[in-house]
Amino acid sequence: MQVSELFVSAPGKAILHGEHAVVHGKVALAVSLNLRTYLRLETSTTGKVCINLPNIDTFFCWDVSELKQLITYSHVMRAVFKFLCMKRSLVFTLCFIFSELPSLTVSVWSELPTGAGLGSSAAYSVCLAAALLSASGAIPTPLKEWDHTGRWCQEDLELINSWAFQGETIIHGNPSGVDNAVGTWGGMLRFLAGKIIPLNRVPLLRILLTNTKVPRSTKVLVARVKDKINKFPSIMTPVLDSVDAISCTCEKVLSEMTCEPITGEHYNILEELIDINQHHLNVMGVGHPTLDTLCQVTRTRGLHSKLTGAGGGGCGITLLRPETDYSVVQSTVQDLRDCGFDCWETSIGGPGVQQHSPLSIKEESLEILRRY
Ligand SMILES: Nc1ncnc2c1ncn2[C@@H]1O[C@H](COP(=O)(O)OP(=O)(O)O)[C@@H](O)[C@H]1O
Ligand SMILES: C[C@@](O)(CCOP(=O)(O)O)CC(=O)O
Ligand SMILES: [Mg+2]
Repeated sequence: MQVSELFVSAPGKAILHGEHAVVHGKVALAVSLNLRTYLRLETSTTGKVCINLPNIDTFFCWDVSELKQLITYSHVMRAVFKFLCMKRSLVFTLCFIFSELPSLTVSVWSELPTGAGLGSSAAYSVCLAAALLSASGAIPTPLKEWDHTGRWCQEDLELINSWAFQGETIIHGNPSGVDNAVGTWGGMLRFLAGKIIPLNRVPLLRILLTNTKVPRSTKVLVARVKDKINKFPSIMTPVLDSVDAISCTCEKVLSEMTCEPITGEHYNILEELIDINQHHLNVMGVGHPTLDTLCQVTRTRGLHSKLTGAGGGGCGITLLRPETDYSVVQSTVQDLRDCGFDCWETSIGGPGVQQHSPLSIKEESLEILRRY
């Protein structure tokens, strides 16, 4: 073990276009949010592995000796472990990263709503991968004495991303990898079949995020879409192809917006793409009446919305034009809050996974992370 106390964080994400289709080899465009998950890892001599997950009211403590039996079992039953619940994923990860089981405490605190489409599972997996790889010495800790945050080099990020993908596999069943890629690298990405292309030339987008607060599970929704594709392949394949074309068209428009004067027509196209994609997502069976309400309410204010992430409730995004007046945004937010939703204008493009000094973490988050 190389460290006694380590803090890392990773951002959540919003998918602009391509959710679900990306699981079936189509393009997705996704962007990091300025809402993050924080993880504190502390090595100890207690002979225990403790994990504290206050966001989901889950707290575990195991004797290392007890876990050692699980290790043998997990090596033999690797496949079985993939279907076990969250708490086992830590044990699973520990077994493969460390040659000898360490005694440690891991605490996680997130600004993201969990299970709402903003990639909380990926942010969690990225943090866990970065912290455990660093603590085991597999990758260095990048924080310099005089800095408040540190970032890993490309090679280390690739290792973090690949372990985070394993975490997502445990939580999701069949993830595309787009969420953990955004959590690892941050910024805006084009993702296609595991290939990650950072989009550096993109305009500043104003986005309203709405959480319908309807709980849902990505795993269930991804499985639902797969069943539909298997049942109606000739009907669903063109839908997935159309979503792919939407992502590609959106990428092209965003790139044009950085090299020519932005016009109303650019925004008209972005809005139409949002509307078409929302219809496609309904066809895939991942809509929800609350998401229909979101689209209707924003439409009466001249704004366009779609679900983001797995759908079935959770969050939606609304595109704001540069000229959208503050008063229109305020009234829309109020209308949506009156529907019982959480709603806020968000900034996008936060950095990927980072190591932190305690000084760079908000006091209240630090207090929660050190509470256990
Ligand atoms: N802060 C967290 N603490 C513990 N578990 C978390 C945390 N964030 C996410 N998770 C795990 O991820 C699951 C939600 O993942 P998912 O259904 O993919 O939704 P999303 O990734 O959109 O938030 C939770 O049920 C939990 O298992
Ligand atoms: C539906 C999907 O495209 C995104 C899921 O995102 P989230 O877990 O709902 O934040 C699944 C995936 O890409 O793995
Ligand atoms: Mg998820």
